[in-house]
Amino acid sequence: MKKTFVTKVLEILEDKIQLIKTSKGAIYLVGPIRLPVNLYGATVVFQWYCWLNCDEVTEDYERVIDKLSSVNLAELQQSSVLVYGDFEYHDDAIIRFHSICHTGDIFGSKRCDCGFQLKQSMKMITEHGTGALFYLANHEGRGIGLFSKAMAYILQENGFDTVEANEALGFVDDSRNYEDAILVLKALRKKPVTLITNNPKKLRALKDAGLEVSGREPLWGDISEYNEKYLQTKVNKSGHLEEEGTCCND
Ligand SMILES: Nc1nc2c(ncn2[C@@H]2O[C@H](COP(=O)(O)OP(=O)(O)OP(=O)(O)O)[C@@H](O)[C@H]2O)c(=O)[nH]1
Repeated sequence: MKKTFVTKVLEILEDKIQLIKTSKGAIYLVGPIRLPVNLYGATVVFQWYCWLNCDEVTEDYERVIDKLSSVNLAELQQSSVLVYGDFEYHDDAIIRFHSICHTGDIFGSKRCDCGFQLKQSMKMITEHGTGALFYLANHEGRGIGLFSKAMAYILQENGFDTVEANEALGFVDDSRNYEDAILVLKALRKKPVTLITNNPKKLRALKDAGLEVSGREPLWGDISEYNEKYLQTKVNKSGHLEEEGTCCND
């Protein structure tokens, strides 16, 4: 009886799991999963995929499923991607690599532009017709983690800028790594992509990984008294590309 149930679960799931080999082991990519999303009051249907990094490389997915309940995945972060339209085959697709921002994306904090960029990039992707939003959950605080970001915010309230605060806590300004997301992107699409970003380092990461990038779409907005200094520091110190009249021009 139990065996039959296990077989059924496996049968349902195994066609939805993809193994992607990495230099450290494997990524297990699960999806697509139909995800209706409320985007500015309209319901938009994305195809959602989530991935998990493991040391073990196996195509025995029963083993992978068996292990899930004994590892506390809720304590760790898993990244995911929202896909829209004919992402695999359409000639022209627009993507965003969005680094998690607990304060901006979830709470709507105005200290940064992250929440705005998240929603706006989803809108840009759906308006474009084909694209994907990669939500990179191991990137909090440009790679320092949420707890350290909280400390960095306190330093910023005491005169440090966003780069100085990271460095004062012993981090580099930006330690994000895009390798896993790039591997997932390659598994989902072989054709060129346009990247939504103001950050040339993201463009460089894609190009260095051999991806064809056909263009870049800038994304500035939601500028206010609360995030103006933060955005200006990105331009002045982190190399973000400022478009005429879009960021923090006086
Ligand atoms: N350490 C630190 N991280 C911050 C601060 N404000 C926002 N962040 C983080 O900065 C990252 C911003 O991510 P993105 O918006 O994807 O990246 P970006 O480098 O701004 O590039 P684009 O938005 O693509 O132009 C997120 O991980 C946020 O959590 C801050 O003051 N300090």
